[in-house]
Amino acid sequence: MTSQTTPAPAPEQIRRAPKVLLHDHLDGGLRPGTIIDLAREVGYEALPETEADKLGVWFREAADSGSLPRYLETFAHTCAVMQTKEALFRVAAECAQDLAEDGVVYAEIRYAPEQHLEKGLTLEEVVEAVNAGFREGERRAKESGHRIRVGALLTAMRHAARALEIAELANRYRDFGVVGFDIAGAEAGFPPTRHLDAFEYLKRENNHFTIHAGEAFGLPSIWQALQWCGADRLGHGVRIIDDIQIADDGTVELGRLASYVRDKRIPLEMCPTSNLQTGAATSYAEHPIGLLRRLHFRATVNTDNRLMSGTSMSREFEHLVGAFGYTLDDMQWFTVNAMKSAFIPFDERLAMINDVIKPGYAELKSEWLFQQTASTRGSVASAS
Ligand SMILES: O=c1[nH]cnc2c1ncn2[C@@H]1O[C@H](CO)[C@@H](O)[C@H]1O
Ligand SMILES: [Zn+2]
Repeated sequence: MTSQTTPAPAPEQIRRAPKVLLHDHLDGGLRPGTIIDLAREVGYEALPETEADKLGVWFREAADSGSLPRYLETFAHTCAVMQTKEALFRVAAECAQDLAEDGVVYAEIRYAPEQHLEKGLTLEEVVEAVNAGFREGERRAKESGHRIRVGALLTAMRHAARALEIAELANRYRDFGVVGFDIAGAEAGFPPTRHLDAFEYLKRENNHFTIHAGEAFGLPSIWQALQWCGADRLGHGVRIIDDIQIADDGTVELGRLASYVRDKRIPLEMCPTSNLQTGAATSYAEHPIGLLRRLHFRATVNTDNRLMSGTSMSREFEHLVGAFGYTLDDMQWFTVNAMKSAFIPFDERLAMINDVIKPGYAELKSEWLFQQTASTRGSVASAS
């Protein structure tokens, strides 16, 4: 294709483009103003700032530590205000609304139910409040002219010991708003094999799961997640580049694990801004997503934590467009990759690709044809 048919998309086109989000934490995406409201309602007094703008900046800066464990400390404040049904409902509804307004048409949002029990909620009450919030957010989005579908992923914390219980919970709610399972939290020192019983259970149930791996720890973590635990997708997975050698003449050689990941089309849930903050990557331009896209890995673009990273799906794409010169075709490629990798049934994924994503990009890609340019605007006389 010529560059004329696929010019660099403008920020406003990026926002309108249909996007698919597979890796976003519910407790990492609250509106700062909502945190302040909820803190007031529940009497939480430990917030570092009491003005929304300043609180947003505080989260971004505190998360900019270069270390995953320190990045994760900021979640104490968001989890603290997400301990009632009402709070969970509100946060989930706003999450769906915010994503829809940003042009996200399908999202899988994760959270750890075990982190929302401090005020006496049961695990089931947590899941049901969040699900109800997502349905409300979908409804509000529709009212304002957007379409979004949201599924939940239930996360177990890798330093804790409740993975099997949470996996069973995910399985119980699998036809009721929950589409899969995940483990998250500090990676170094907490290998995914600690939770083998949970993964084996889910496999026996024919259920789906992703594992945060290859973010703060390297290839052994990815290898375990895939070959011992049987993960369907990798959360981040950026360190897979440690198994890719590039010679001086540009020849690329994949090691056994990187080959496996590419050959088996293992989806990589990549989150560029989050990786810069935790030190998993050094700059957008050097982010492994550039190489992995060139090598046709099943790479996807994600936000991880919109609050801590001050980001959105559109902003992640803007950064990538700036760093790699991506076009709408590249955006479509990432989006179709993500939709193919979602945990909902195949026929629904296919319909989203064919009936929502491709027509959405076709519409955007055709816009240049109708731009008023000097050559089509006026008569020869008026141009002189
Ligand atoms: O990038 C990440 N890597 C590992 N764990 C994370 C990341 N982002 C958030 N969480 C953890 O997942 C929990 C449930 O949503 C959050 O509370 C946070 O501790
Ligand atoms: Zn994450």
